[in-house]
Amino acid sequence: MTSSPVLALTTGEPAGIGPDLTLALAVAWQDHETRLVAIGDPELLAERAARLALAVRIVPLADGAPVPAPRDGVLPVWPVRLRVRSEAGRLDPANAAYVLETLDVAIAACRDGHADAMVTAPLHKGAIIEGGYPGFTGHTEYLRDACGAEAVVMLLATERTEPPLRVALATTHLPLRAVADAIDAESLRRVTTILDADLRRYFGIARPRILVCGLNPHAGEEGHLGVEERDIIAPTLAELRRDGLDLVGPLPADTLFTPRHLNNADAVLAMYHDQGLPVLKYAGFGEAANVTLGLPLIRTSVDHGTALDLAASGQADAGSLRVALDVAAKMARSGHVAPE
Ligand SMILES: NC(=O)C1=CN([C@@H]2O[C@H](COP(=O)(O)OP(=O)(O)OC[C@H]3O[C@@H](n4cnc5c(N)ncnc54)[C@H](O)[C@@H]3O)[C@@H](O)[C@H]2O)C=CC1
Ligand SMILES: NCC(=O)COP(=O)(O)O
Repeated sequence: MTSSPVLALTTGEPAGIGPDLTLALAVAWQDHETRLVAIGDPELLAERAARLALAVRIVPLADGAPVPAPRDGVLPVWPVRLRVRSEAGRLDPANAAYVLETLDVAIAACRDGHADAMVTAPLHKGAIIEGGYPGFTGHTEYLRDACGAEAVVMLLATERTEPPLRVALATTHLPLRAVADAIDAESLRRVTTILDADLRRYFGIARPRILVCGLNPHAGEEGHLGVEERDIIAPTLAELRRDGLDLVGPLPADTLFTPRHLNNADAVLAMYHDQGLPVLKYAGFGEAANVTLGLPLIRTSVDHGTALDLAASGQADAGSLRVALDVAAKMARSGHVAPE
C-alpha cells in the first residue's frame, strides 16, 4: 500500500494541449494525498504558463531529489530538454525524440520505484513517425515493447454512466483493412484473459461479466455476413468459459451498447478501435481515462488527443486528465502492482 503515491505525468506533444492541462491542474491540485511530478521541458512549461496567465512556479528537480508534497501553484518537473523550440499548434517532428524520452524517463522511474504510476498527456503519433520512428503506433504498443510485456490491452473507462462503462479493444491502432487478419484465437485468448485478470485486480470485480462484440454486421449472421464469429470468436469464448470466465457473445455490436446488455455487464470487449471508442466517448468524453492493462507498471492516460487547435488557447478541458490521475492514484494505492 502506497499512502502518498508519486504520479509521473509526461506532458506529451509540446505543440499540443498536454502542457496546458498539466499547468491547469497544478494551479489547484486537489488531491493532497498524491504527489505529482511532470516530465518535460521546464522552459516550455514556464513559457506556456506565462502565455496562459497561469500562476504556476516550475521547479526542476535534481537527479535523485525526492518529489515534494503537493502545493497549489507549484509544479515539480523532471527535466527533459526539447530538441527544437516548440510553437503551440505547430508540429515539429524534430521533437519526436523529446516526446519519447519523456516516456522513457517515466518508465524508468516506475521500474526503479521513484514513481508509483505514469500518466501520459497526449502525443501526436504522426509527428513521432515522421520524426524517425516509422513503427510507432501509440503509447500502448510502445510501453508493451519497452516493458517486455507479451501483450497489453487498451481499456477506456468512464463513471459518467451508471453503471460505469468500460470498453476494451481486441486490436488497437491498426488500419481497418488489417483488423480481421489480426483477430486470431491466440490473440483473442490473450486479450480476454488480461482483461478478466485486471478487472479483478484493479477494479475489484470478483468475476467480471464481459460482453464481447462480433466483428461483422449482426455478428456474422451465422456465417452469411462474415465467418470470424463462427470460426474464431465463438470457439475461443467457449474455451475461456470452460476456464471459468463469464463471457457473453459474440453479440452484434450495434445493439450490444444498449442498457439491456450494459446494465448487467462489467466491461465490453470491442474488436477494433472505432467499434468501441465512439460509444465510450459519446457517453463520457472529458470524464474518461485510458488504462493500459497487462503491463508490469501502472499507466493511465486521457481520452483525447493533442487538440492542436486548442493549444495555448485556455479552452482545453482538463477533466479527462484529472480522471486519469485519479484512476492512477487509486490503482497505485491499491498496492497490487509491484515495480519490477
Ligand atoms: N493518449 C494519446 O496520446 C492520444 C493521442 N491521440 C493523437 O492526437 C492526435 C490528434 O487526434 P484527433 O483525432 O484530432 O483527436 P483530438 O482529441 O486531439 O481532437 C478531436 C477534437 O476534440 C477536441 N478536444 C480534444 N481534447 C480536448 C480537450 N481536452 N478539451 C476540449 N476539446 C478537446 C479538439 O479540439 C478536436 O476538435 C493524433 O495524432 C492522435 O493519434 C489521440 C488520442 C489519444
Ligand atoms: N484512441 C486512443 C489512443 O489513440 C491512445 O493511444 P495510446 O497512445 O494511449 O496508445
